[in-house]
Amino acid sequence: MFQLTSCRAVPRALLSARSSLLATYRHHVSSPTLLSTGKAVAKRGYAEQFSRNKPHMNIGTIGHVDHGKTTLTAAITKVLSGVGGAKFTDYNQIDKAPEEKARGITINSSHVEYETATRHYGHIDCPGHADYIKNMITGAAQMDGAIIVVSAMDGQMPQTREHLLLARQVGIKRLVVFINKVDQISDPEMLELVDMEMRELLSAYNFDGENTPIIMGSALAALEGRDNKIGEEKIMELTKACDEWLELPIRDLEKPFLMPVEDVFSISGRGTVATGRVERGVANKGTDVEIVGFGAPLKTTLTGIEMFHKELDRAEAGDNMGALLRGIKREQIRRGQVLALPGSFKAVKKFKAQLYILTKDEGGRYTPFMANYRPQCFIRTADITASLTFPEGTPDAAEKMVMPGDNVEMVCSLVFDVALEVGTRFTLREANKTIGTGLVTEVLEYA
Ligand SMILES: Nc1nc2c(ncn2[C@@H]2O[C@H](COP(=O)(O)OP(=O)(O)OP(=O)(O)O)[C@@H](O)[C@H]2O)c(=O)[nH]1
Ligand SMILES: [Mg+2]
Repeated sequence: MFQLTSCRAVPRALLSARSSLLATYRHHVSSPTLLSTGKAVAKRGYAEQFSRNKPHMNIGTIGHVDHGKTTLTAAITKVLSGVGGAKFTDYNQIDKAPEEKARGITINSSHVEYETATRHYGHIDCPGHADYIKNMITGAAQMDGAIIVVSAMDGQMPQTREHLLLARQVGIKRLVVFINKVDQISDPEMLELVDMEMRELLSAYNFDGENTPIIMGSALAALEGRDNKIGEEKIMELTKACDEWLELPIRDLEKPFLMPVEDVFSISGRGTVATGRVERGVANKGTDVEIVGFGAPLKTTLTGIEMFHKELDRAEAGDNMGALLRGIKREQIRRGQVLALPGSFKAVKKFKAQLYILTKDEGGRYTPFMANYRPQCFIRTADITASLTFPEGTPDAAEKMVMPGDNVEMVCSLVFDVALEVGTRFTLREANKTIGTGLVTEVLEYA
């Protein structure tokens, strides 16, 4: 198993939970093998062979704080462990940082894995608290589908809506809804209301509100092994709905290799490991790759690849991988950069984008903004300040205002260069709230 000695500079939100990041990593890449299938072959003392006998898909739990995402995550592993599809990961093993325990909330997103009869899932449990949206975005950016958890007691809340918007933005096409805590509700009409409101909300964010499966149950009952009708049975229904409704993404295996870096770790005696989901292409052990973004590209070689504690010779689109990089120091790579086939992907400083600015009812700004407004731009796993101006030739650009609710084309200048291309989607945030979404339409300046 990898021995972790130190870790990269972490976002401010995580500083107080540094140890948990290490724990998250251990969980993500080096937790004990969960697969019941495949021959466990210990190789060079740090990993086992990864088995690809079922299609792999990345999903996770999103939704408002306290609605039961972590409880549900633990419950899924518990119920599936009963049928040989998972290793039970208890609540305290997911929210294990001291600060998470003390406050009873999730701060870091955590990775677990399980399998159903037909699929292998990587599952990311995201934080719901508004202060940790950054971690939620990074988690959701790796998902192909998601489970949105909503408490039957509270119904939809601000982060139910914001997470739906962000899920849409990072390219998640389908969701399954889990209406949780039904053990606390005696009035069936109340449940119907939550169901109806969720369908409306899904449609409002361009998901298929009519056909999306909605499962009503109690994650806590399932976790505690009581009230099977609202507990275990509902978890089985939920995983079945995931199998049937969440579509396996078409993987871009033909395109050049690209992996946005989510986290970086230093492994004693081995070197630096970057983790993230392979967005496209394939990389074999020994392949040359380039680290792109935040400065001049750096060439290196993939000397090791692993996924959920198992070693692979090859990583492909959709895989959540740990990449061991030759000769790279921990300080030379960071979240927000990408690993790419050398020469295939460039970093950009300035681009044109089509923006949609959220209204205040959608959780956005109350007031308009003008040229030279500087929000934070979330592109893949990067979080970077951008300055927004109007395209050249815009009449009265100095006085022009952008109102909440506007669709507008603007020029974005980034304070650091980031790997992106025409068609890349991103999110604009300011002072802890999402204020807009964007799509890159033209690259104006490479780094
Ligand atoms: N009664 C009841 N309580 C539940 C149920 N599921 C979760 N809870 C409780 O709700 C509280 C919050 O649960 P978590 O799983 O931590 O919620 P979360 O969505 O992960 O919260 P964040 O990650 O901080 O956003 C805990 O006290 C749980 O025990 C349920 O089905 N019924
Ligand atoms: Mg949680």
